Amino acid sequence: MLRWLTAGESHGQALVGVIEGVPAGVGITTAEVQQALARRRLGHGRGARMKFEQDAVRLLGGVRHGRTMGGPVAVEIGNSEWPKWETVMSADPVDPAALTVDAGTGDTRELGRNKPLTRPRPGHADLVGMQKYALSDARPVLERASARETATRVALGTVAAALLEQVAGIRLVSHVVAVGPVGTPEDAPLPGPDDVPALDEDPIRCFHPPTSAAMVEEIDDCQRSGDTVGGVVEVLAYGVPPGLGSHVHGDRRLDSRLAGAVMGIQAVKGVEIGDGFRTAARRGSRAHDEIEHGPDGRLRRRTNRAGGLEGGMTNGEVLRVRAAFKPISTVPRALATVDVSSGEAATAIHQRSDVCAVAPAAVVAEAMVGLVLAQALLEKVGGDSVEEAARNLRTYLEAIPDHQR
Ligand SMILES: Cc1cc2nc3c(=O)[nH]c(=O)nc-3n(C[C@H](O)[C@H](O)[C@H](O)COP(=O)(O)O)c2cc1C
Ligand SMILES: C=C(O[C@@H]1CC(C(=O)O)=C[C@@H](OP(=O)(O)O)[C@H]1O)C(=O)O
Repeated sequence: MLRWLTAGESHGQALVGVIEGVPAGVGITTAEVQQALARRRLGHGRGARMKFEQDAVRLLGGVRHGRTMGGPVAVEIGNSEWPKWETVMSADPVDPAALTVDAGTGDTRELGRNKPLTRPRPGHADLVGMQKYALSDARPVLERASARETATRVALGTVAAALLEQVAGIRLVSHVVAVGPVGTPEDAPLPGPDDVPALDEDPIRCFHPPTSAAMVEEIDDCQRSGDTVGGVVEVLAYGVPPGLGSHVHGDRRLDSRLAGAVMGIQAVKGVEIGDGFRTAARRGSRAHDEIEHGPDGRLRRRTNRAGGLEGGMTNGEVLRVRAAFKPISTVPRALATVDVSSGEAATAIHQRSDVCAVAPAAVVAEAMVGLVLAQALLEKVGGDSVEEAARNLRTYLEAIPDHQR
């Protein structure tokens, strides 16, 4: 079974990801991973850290001469800011005196790196993490809870996306459909599989420009008023064969697996498949996708309200998954909290933060959908090499009787 894990802290030396169960022969390069990570850094409203920190990618194992070898693929993403954090994040015990010394970076004291963090930030894992893990400092909690970790998911998602395309011709694309209250109209055209924003384009600006302008204004307005904003993203998968996932058990339904994986992204508070919550407001006659013969004589759905999933299985239509992201928790107009070391009322620490991270969140959601789809594809077709998996897929599809196609 395709499985994956990540490790590492937001201000640690590096993040590491491992994906296992990848067939041999998937073409993947460091440059492609780097490109996906560059997409995750884009978007109007990202904070200062995105401007100065680099993602330093190394494929540590599982890939030789640009092809996977069948073993686990390991990726390292070095944090270029590590030298500034080395003492604070040292794996080995340090002399407490060293922690009070300003390392000469100027901003060390200002960032509060050396002091225990005792003012838990509302909307973060800080307070409950301290309670659960018996900590008097929120640092160990926030280091792992941080969405910095999503860089690793995007790196692993690049391997999944390459596998999907090379085995089955599946293409993924994601876009921002709402920033706060500003949403693209229901009838706005969906981006096609080639509509991946270039690295010099702001992803918020390039889909449905009339709405994007209002989205940018909403972000600017939040920034001016010391506030933050969330939004909704959509992931589309083109070319998905029918029959990935299963109806037989709740935990094998592809919709439940996709929802779990996407909900597992920091700040996601809702997931929709297809028209999702909007379907609940419709009558049945306007909620489902009627089946007909298309001009090529093949079966097709008249509409795709279900978002490509029926009975927990892909049905051959475009897969559509949406995720709602809450506003960034670290609000510059500082939120009230309590200093748990003194019991005094306090305000939550804020040094720097994203105002809006919906554009990178779309790239992260795309990675999670890719990982789950790749897992389901391999479950359906098996195969230890790209050729074998592709051959198995062809055999399966060719065996579907003509009158069911
Ligand atoms: C791409 C991305 C970037 C994020 N950047 C920030 C940020 O700069 N500041 C912040 O407070 N939260 C940020 N978050 C959200 C927090 O990580 C998240 O809200 C927090 O860990 C608590 O988890 P929860 O919202 O899932 O409950 C970001 C989330 C994502 C997906
Ligand atoms: C570093 C990334 O995102 C970070 C996610 C994040 C959080 O609390 O989730 C908080 C910010 O980091 P810091 O607190 O160090 O300013 C973001 O910059 C990244 O996406 O690569």
